[in-house]
Amino acid sequence: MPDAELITAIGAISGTSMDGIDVSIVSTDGDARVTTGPGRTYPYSEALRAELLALIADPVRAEGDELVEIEAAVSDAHAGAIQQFMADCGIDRDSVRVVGLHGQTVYHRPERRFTRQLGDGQRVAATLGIDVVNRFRHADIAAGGEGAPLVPLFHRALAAGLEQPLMVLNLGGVGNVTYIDGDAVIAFDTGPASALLDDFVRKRLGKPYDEGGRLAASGQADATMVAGLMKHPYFDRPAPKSLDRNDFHAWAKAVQSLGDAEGAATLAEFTAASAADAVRHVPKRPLRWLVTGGGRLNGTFMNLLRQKLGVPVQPVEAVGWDGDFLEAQCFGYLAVRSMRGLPISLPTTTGAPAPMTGGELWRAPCETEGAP
Ligand SMILES: Nc1ncnc2c1ncn2[C@@H]1O[C@H](COP(=O)(O)OP(=O)(O)OP(=O)(O)O)[C@@H](O)[C@H]1O
Ligand SMILES: CC(=O)N[C@H]1[C@@H]2OC[C@@H](O2)[C@@H](O)[C@@H]1O[C@H](C)C(=O)O
Repeated sequence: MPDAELITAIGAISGTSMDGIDVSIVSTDGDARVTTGPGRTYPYSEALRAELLALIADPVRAEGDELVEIEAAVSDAHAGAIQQFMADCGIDRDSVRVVGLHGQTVYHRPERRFTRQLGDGQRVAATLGIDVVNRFRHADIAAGGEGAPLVPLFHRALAAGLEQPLMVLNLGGVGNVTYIDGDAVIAFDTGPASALLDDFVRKRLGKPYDEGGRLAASGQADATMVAGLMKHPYFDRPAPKSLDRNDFHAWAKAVQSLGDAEGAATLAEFTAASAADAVRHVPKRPLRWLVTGGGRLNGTFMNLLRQKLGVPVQPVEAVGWDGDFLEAQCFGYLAVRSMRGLPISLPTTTGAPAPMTGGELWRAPCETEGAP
C-alpha cells in the first residue's frame, strides 16, 4: 500500500487550567509518521479568563445552551491565537491543510452523555480561511464512551521505539495517564492535578500557581487528610474513566482549614498519590514514567512521584517531546486522523464500545467564489 500523504495541521487547545491557548503544528499521515513543530501559548485576556472560571463554577450555566457570547469570544481568541502563531513562526497559511480546534472544556459529564467545549468551528474556519475540525469528543460520548482522554493514540505514535511498558502522565488541570505496551494502550484520568493546588494558591496568595512547587515543599502534608481524600470512590473505579475539572473541589474542602504551606503540601501529596495509584489499573508495572503538562515543572509533584513509584520519573523532554505543547500537537494529529476516517479513541482509552472516529469538519469559505 502506498504511504499516505503527509498533512500539515495546526492544533489548538485551552486546557482545564484555563491559562491560555496552546498552539502548535505537526506534519503527519495521521498514523505512525509524525513530525512536530514549534509551539506558543497565547494567554486569555484577564476578563475572559475570569468569565470562564465563573462559568465553570456554575454548572447550570455551563450545561445550558445560552453561551453564545462567550463561545464567540473564545472562538475569536482561538482564531487570533492561531493567526498570531502563524505570524510568529513564519508559517504560510496556504501550507496548513487543517486546524484541529479542541476549544475550551467548560463541563464534562460522560455519565449523562454530555460534554461541552466552547469553540465554533465554522466561525474559526471563516476567520482563518483554513478548514477546521472540532467537536472531537462528541461521537465517543454519544456512543457511551467517556469522551476523554483523547491524547493516548498520539502518545502511542510518539512512543514507538521506546522501551515499554511505559506510562505517560499528563499533569494539567486534571491528571491523565496513557499506558503503552506495543499496540496495547490503556488510558484514564487519574484525579486532580494542578487545578486544586492552583485554586488554593490563587485564593491564599493571589498567585496563579505554586511556582516550582516551592510552597508545597515548605510545608508538611496532613497524612490523615490525604488518606481520607484517597478514599474517594473514583480511585477504585476500573478504567477507562474521566473527570470534570471541578470534580474534587467539594471533596477536598477540608484542606481550607489548614495553613498555606500545610494546605499546599497536602494537595500536592494528594495529587501525587492519586497519579501513582494509576498502577493499580494497568496490567504490568511500567518501566518508566514520562511526565508532560505544566505540573512537570512542579518539583514537589515530581519528587513525590519518584518516591512513590520507585522507577524513573522524567519530564517528556527526556525523550525529545515538548511537554508544553503535546496536547496542542495531539489535536493537529487527531484532525488528520478525523479527515482520514481513522479512529481517535478505543474501547481501552475511553470505554466506547468500538474504535471511534470523531470530529466535525468545517470547510473554509471558498475565496474564489464571486471573484471577478
Ligand atoms: N513553573 C511552574 N511551576 C509549577 N507549576 C507550574 C509551572 N508552570 C505551570 N505549572 C502548572 O501547570 C498548570 C498548567 O498546565 P497545563 O498547561 O499543562 O494545563 P492544561 O493544559 O490547561 O490542563 P489539562 O491538561 O488538564 O487540559 C498551571 O496551572 C500550573 O499549575
Ligand atoms: C473533558 C476534557 O477536556 N478533559 C481533559 C482534561 O484535561 C486533562 C484530562 O482532563 C483529559 O482527559 C482531557 O484532555 C486531554 C487533552 C485529552 O483528552 O487527552
